[in-house]
Amino acid sequence: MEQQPSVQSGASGPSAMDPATECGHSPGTVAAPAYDEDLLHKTILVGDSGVGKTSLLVQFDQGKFIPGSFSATVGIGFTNKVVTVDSVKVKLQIWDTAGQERFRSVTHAYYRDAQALLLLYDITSKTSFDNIRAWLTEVHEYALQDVVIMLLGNKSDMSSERVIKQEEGERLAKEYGVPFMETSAKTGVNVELAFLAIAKELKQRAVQQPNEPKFQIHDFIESQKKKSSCCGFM
Ligand SMILES: Nc1nc2c(ncn2[C@@H]2O[C@H](COP(=O)(O)OP(=O)(O)OP(=O)(O)O)[C@@H](O)[C@H]2O)c(=O)[nH]1
Repeated sequence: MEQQPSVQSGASGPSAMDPATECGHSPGTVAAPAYDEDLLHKTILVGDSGVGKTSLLVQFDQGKFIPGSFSATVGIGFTNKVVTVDSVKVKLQIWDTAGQERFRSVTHAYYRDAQALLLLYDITSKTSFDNIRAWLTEVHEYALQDVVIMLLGNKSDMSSERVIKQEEGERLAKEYGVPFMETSAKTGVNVELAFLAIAKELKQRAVQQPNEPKFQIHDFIESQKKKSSCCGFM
C-alpha cells in the first residue's frame, strides 16, 4: 500500500528528519501507519420500522428521496460506498436492516462483525424514540464491544409533526456516550455528515498509534455543523 506524501516525508528515517521538527512534533512529519484503502468497514442501520433507514441510505448513496407509500424492508441488504476522508478512500459496506420485529433474529446475526452502527428514531414518533433503549440493549448484547455507535433523529424536515425535541435526543445520546445528530433523508440535511463522521472515526481507529490522542467524533461533528451553517458546506 502506497503511503500518502505527507506520511512518506515523515517516515523517511532519522537522517532525513529536521531536528527542529523532531522536537516540535509537527503533525505533517509524524510517522503514521498508512491507511489500507482495501479495508471494508461494515456499518449497520438499525431502528424501528418506518424511521427512515432505507431512505437515509438511498439519500446518501444516490442523493435522492423517493416519496410515497412506505414499503418495509424484508430481511437485510447492503450497499458499498466509498467516502473520501483526509484524501484517503474509506470503504463502507452499509447494511440496511428490517425494523420489523419478525426479522429481528435475522438481523442480530449481522451485528456481530459490524464496526459501526447508526441507530435511528423518527422525531415524529415517540414510540421509535422510546425504543432506542431497547435497541441499545440489543446492540450491547450482540455487537462488538467497541462498535462505533451514532444516534440519529431522522425526519427533521417534519417540524410541524415533531414530538421529540432535539434536546431529548441530545440528552439520550449523552447518557449513552454516543454522538448524535438530527437528519432528514428527505432534504439530505446531515446525511453525508453522519456517514463522513463514521468513516473518519473508522479510518482513525485503523491507523491509531497507542500514544496518540484519540479522534474526537463529537468535536468533529460540531465543527462540521458550524462550517455548514456558516458556509453551506452540506
Ligand atoms: N418527511 C420525511 N419522510 C421520511 C424521511 N425518511 C423516511 N421518510 C418516509 O418514511 C417512510 C419510511 O421510510 P423507510 O426508509 O422505508 O423506513 P425504514 O426504517 O427503512 O423501514 P423498515 O424497512 O420497515 O425498517 C417512507 O414513507 C419514507 O418516505 C425523512 O427524513 N423525512
